[in-house]
Amino acid sequence: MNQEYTVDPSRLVSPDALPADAEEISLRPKTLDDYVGQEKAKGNLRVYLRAAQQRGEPMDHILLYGPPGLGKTTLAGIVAQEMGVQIRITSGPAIEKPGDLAALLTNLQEGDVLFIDEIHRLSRQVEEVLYPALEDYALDIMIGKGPSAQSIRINLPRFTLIGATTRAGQLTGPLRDRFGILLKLEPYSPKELAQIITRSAGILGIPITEEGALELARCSRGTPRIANRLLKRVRDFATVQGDGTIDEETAVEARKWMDIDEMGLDELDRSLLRAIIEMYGGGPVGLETLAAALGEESVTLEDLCEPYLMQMGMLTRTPRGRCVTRLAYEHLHMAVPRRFDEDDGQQSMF
Ligand SMILES: Nc1ncnc2c1ncn2[C@@H]1O[C@H](COP(=O)(O)OP(=O)(O)OP(=O)(O)O)[C@@H](O)[C@H]1O
Ligand SMILES: [Mg+2]
Repeated sequence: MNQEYTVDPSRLVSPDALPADAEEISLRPKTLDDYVGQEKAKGNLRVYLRAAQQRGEPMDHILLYGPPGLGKTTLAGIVAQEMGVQIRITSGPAIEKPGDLAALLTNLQEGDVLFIDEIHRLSRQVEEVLYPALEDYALDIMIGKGPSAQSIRINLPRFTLIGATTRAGQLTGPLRDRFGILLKLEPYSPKELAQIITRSAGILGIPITEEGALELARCSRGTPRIANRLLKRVRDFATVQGDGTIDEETAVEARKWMDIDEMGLDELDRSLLRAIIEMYGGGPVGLETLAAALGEESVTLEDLCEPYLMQMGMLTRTPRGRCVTRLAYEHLHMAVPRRFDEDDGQQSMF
């Protein structure tokens, strides 16, 4: 049996961009004031932006890191907009050869922003071309081969590199060191997500109540991309089932219809927790064993389910495998084993 794609590729609660998210471009805030939340990153950016503008210089290079769907691409666009410069968008895997990067760099105008998404996926050779570009705004190009080969230096316009990555740990040290500004994006609170949902609803012309927005916000996994996606799905539901307005009741009904619970877990998340509880006594169980039991790829569970379950405190990773916490039992309305009482809800030491 071919099990390459057992997970629905359009999984609603996936933080990654799906084809159906094409509309999200129109929902992207264009200014820092419209960008909800991330107060720390925004506060820092405001200072750096003003300083660069006062000096009449381009911004220092910026590294944005954090889980998918939190607004890295959006923020890069805002920096360019606030600096009044153009943005060129590319990604690590798209830059295959050093020549590809050279072409991009030589086509920039003074002050422009070059945005490289998934920057941890740049190849070694490409990275080496990037170093002098970042430090000295220069390209070193080798001409000819053998003993007559010589290196010539081409000056580049001063530009700002904005790199984005979901895996800051995979970035090489030398590359990370060349960013003057490191900004970490954090999951959003339900209140912030409700604000994002209300703003998006306004743009899309969807009537929504405050309670309706908050209900959707609570099951959006801290992620604006998921919030916007749920909003659009629930709009369809509200149109067909009600008068088109998303109030709390419609939101709850729609979420149940989509098989998403009040904390944003879907059937896959719940079956993972249930399997650990019912088949392995709450854990520890190795990831591979668990994946085989569920008929899923282990990377699927690791990338799509575990981060959020751990963030919610329902799952822990131990050297011996995955364990569920007391909260997981409670959330699934399952009897909490005695051992959780002894140490007052702490995961016991195995
Ligand atoms: N702070 C925010 N305020 C309002 N909307 C936001 C915010 N952050 C993100 N969004 C919305 O969420 C959607 C996804 O954002 P974006 O594409 O910037 O995420 P990303 O971090 O680049 O994701 P990926 O890692 O998948 O590239 C956008 O459509 C945007 O409208
Ligand atoms: Mg992005």
